[in-house]
Amino acid sequence: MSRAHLDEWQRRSFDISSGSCTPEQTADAYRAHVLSIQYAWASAELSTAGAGSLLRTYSERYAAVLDSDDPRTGLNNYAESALQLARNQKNHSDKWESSLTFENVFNLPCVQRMMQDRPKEGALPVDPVDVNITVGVEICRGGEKGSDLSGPSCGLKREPLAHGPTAPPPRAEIGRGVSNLLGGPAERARGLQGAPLHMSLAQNVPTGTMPMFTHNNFSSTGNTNVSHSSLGCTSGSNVHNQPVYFSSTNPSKRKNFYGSRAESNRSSFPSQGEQEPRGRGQRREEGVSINFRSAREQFIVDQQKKHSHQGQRGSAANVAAVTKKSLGANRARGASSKFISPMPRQEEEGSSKENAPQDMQPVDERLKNFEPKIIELIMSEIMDHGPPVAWDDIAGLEFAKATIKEIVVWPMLRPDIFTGLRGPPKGILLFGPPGTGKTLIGKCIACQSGATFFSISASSLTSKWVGEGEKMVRALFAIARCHQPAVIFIDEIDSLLSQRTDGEHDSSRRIKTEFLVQLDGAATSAEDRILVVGATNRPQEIDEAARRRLAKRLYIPLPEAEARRHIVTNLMTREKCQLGADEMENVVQGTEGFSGADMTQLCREAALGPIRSIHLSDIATISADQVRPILYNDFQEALKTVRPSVSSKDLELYEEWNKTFGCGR
Ligand SMILES: Nc1ncnc2c1ncn2[C@@H]1O[C@H](COP(=O)(O)OP(=O)(O)OP(=O)(O)O)[C@@H](O)[C@H]1O
Ligand SMILES: [Mg+2]
Repeated sequence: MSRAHLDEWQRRSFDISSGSCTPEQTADAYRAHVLSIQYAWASAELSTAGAGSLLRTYSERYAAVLDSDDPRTGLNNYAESALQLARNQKNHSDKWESSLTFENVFNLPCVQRMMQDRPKEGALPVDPVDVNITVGVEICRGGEKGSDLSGPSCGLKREPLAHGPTAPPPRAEIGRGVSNLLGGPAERARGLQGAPLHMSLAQNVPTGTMPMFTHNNFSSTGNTNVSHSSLGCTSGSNVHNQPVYFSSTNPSKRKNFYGSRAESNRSSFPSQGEQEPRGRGQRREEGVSINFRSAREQFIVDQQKKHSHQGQRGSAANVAAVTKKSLGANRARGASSKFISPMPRQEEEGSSKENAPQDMQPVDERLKNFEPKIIELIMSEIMDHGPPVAWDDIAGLEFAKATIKEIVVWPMLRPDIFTGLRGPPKGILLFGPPGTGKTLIGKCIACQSGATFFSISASSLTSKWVGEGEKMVRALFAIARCHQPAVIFIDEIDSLLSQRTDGEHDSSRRIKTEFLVQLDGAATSAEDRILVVGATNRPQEIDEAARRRLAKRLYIPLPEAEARRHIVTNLMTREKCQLGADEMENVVQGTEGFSGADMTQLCREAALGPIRSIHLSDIATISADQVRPILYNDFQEALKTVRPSVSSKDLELYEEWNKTFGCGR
């Protein structure tokens, strides 16, 4: 080995032999030894034979430290858990025998009581809860101890004791089976004594109606891990209808059990409802036996009481249903089973529904097919609640304003005149350069038309859920129909109704198609007063089908000189401004090619002039009255920074499109 490794080896060996190492350190040192050996062998510093021999030696020493249960020298890594396991296993030993025999079973107080009760009609043989058997304590000498039948499969005999009590079988079976067995001295004398319990049961009780042994009614001090499968009893029936623990994994047997139990409920339990009051819960109340009752038992008892009025149906079904329900198991499972919504059922939510606010319920029969959440979304988000805008706030655009009034306002005033050919178009398209007041017109329609106004954008109709977008469109038009007269304003309509291409996403294509269908009025009648107003500054991108449906295409151009003056005057009336007529004229002439939005921006910039002229040290203290008015000079300064946003080239495109498709003069 290399020198460095040898030094390490020596150091570790010294540590180990010094006796000062803890078991952990010793184990680590040995493991490092093993690694060093492997490393040396891999580096051809050790022969295979030498490495093998060393590995064996140090692996053994390492393992010895790990496995030793001496706390001074070993880690006892595995021994503890192994011993634990071994300890738990002891009840599985073949030598273990139950101290409970048939003799001492009959000596049990509960069995005695049951035997005394037996002559009484309808009495239950035994209340399982009242049985209190202590396993592992010799009650009296076991008659069948060592019996060959209780050999390795003695769980058959022990199972009822270890896992719990006998929940009494149906009375029909009791008569032939357990009660006879336990209650009749003759039967006992006939050689049942000493015979394993399961043997007798098997002889007397028909298959599928074996009494079921459940574990929750016995107290057991022994740790009996005997599996249910060793019981040999694959199904059971339970007068108390407690939850049944199946010992069989065979589904067909379970099925048989269900079948037989259902059958026995119908045929063998005509008076089960009468028996019920004598059941466990009742007895407890009488104070006959107060034992520990688990929460589950208490629940079942409570449910039995609750459903006692349904005695005719038999509490078996009730409790089974209740128990299953509490576990969520009353639903049919599997791919083919019907999905049951976790929402409360109609009858359960009846009272809360009465208290529900009126607006949560569909207001119109026509909306009943739409989900309330979509309706709510459209009502709350799409309906516009912006600040009021008057027609006069819109500068210029006289032709567009007149046309809109003609289409929107008058037909609403005189719907009787605007019928037939005079009927208003179903769609208007406002197109033009950006910032010319298209959206402003939309807001004005919202305020002035008196119609219900819906303002939507493409984003409000897109959804991650497939089909949700179309549903929204349908719902939108349906709601609009319910709130006539209605205006649906679609700002930036090009993003929603752009030309359909092959590469586009399927969902947006479907939304578009749905929109076109709705726009066409296929779903609306001629009398419906729904107007769709679209606004765009990219009219050339609009789908030709949509273009046709938006029959009135109005060009919203850049404001002319008069309109620009109007905008400046309008905005300056709210400010302290000293602008002479000539100065105003200069401003108007100097803003050729400005859009309405540019004009607004210019005014804002000019309005900052007086503030900028204030000395920085005074800005915190100066009063509003002391701020000087806006002057022509401020406009001149502002004109240096504010530029028109629409290029003349773009303008030509709009003019061209207007000539081709526009409806203006
Ligand atoms: N004709 C106008 N009269 C008064 N103000 C206007 C006018 N046009 C534009 N404005 C002003 O410009 C602002 C922007 O206008 P608006 O949003 O209506 O433009 P737009 O045509 O919708 O632009 P875009 O095509 O970019 O959406 C308005 O808030 C308003 O202050
Ligand atoms: Mg706009």
